[in-house]
Amino acid sequence: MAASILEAVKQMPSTSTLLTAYASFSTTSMLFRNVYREIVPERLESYLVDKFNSFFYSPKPSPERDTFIIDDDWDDLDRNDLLFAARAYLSTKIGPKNKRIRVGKFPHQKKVSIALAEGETVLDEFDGIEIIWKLAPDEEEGEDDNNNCDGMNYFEIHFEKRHREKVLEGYLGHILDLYDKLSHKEKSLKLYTRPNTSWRPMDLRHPTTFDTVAMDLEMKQRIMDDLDRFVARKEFYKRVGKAWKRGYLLYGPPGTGKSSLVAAMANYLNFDIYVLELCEISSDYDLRMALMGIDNKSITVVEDIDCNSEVRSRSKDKDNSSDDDDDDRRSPRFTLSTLLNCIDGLWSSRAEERIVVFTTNHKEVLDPALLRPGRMDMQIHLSFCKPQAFRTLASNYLGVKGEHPLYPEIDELLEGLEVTPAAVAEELMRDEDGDVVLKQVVEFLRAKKAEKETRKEDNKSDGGDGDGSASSDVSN
Ligand SMILES: Nc1ncnc2c1ncn2[C@@H]1O[C@H](COP(=O)(O)OP(=O)(O)OP(=O)(O)O)[C@@H](O)[C@H]1O
Repeated sequence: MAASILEAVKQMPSTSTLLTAYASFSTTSMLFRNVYREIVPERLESYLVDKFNSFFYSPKPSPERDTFIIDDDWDDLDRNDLLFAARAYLSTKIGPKNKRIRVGKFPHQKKVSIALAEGETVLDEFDGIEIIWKLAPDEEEGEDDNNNCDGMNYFEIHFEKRHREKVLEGYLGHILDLYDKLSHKEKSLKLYTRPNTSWRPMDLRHPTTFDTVAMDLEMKQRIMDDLDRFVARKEFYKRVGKAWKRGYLLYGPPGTGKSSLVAAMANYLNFDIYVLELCEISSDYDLRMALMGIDNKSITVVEDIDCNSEVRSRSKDKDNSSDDDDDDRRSPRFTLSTLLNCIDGLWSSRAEERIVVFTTNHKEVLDPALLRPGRMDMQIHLSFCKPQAFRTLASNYLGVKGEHPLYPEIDELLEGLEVTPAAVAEELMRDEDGDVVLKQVVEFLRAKKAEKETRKEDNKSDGGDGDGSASSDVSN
């Protein structure tokens, strides 16, 4: 064993041999380094190092991105549903990263609502696609009162270009579907007015229903049946190639319930109401824009049509166009034929479930063209308060059901008078005790009867024919 160790030690190189080998290796490597520096300049070296690094380590180049813009600027005719859907959708996506958030509490809501504030971004994911949303401020806001999207912002969506189809078809469709479901679930009826060139909604909380509207019961039933038939006839309208719309004329003195009936119809069908103020319409073009901005499943109300001289008679159309002074420029500039043609024509291709209601206190002054079937499918007369209507009002206001000992006298008085439901409703609100109020109603009606008789006498002595029953005093 000792001998083998001695043998191994003998075979190891000596220290001087090792030092000589090291000296020769360092000299050679210095020589190589100098030659390398001569051949490869420093800039070339750093270029090669960069290339090497980027090949093995650097991230892939960032992919090309596309941007969709959702705004309300590019079509004057209709509102952009996607804008509303995006707003609702993003309010559910706001997270801790969003530092600026809009908050608000609106009358129809129980809780505080939140919405994205200008400049904020939201990161979303759909089917493995990363989508970045940004709410951008509307630069034109406030500059132009007539701007349709005044007060509106617009959204930008950024995503990888290769996903464009999926975002367009799948993602945006998904957002619209969600919005549709949400709005059906939470639908509160809206009343639209048009203070400038765009429709503005507010919540419609008119309590009148067909149960509470006071009118002839048979007529009430006919209207409900007509509405039911109308909404159920989609296929019929399609088959015969007619616009799915229906026109109603409500006529009668002020305070007989024309507006109340419109509210009852809206509540019955769950349709929004659009109030078209003809005096606010400045031209044919403006009228077209207004009508095209009305959504399906809606009731368009043109109130007091007799007060709008421009639509009262076709024969006046020409006269109006010749009076071109400054004042005239401020009054409605469209003609009756435009109004009728717009409703008939414009809606025929795109309208579904549209109801148009004209109201008037003076049916007799309306142009017959407006009244023909097809334009006014149903004419409804709202009249003075008669016994049947009185029972509905007494039940609404006092909770009096069935008969009451004072009803025979009240019935008799009402039959001989022209008192509006509005005037009766005023009386019914004077107290909560039914018996007390009904006694007061009897007094009120007796006074009206006495007034009427006095007027009759006066007329007789003045040489009149004695019929003063329809005076405004009596009807209001
Ligand atoms: N037929 C009715 N049924 C129930 N309430 C009625 C009726 N008519 C009038 N009223 C009461 O009178 C108020 C005024 O009625 P409404 O505005 O509906 O009448 P109108 O015929 O539209 O009047 P105007 O022609 O002046 O617009 C209503 O808010 C309601 O309280």
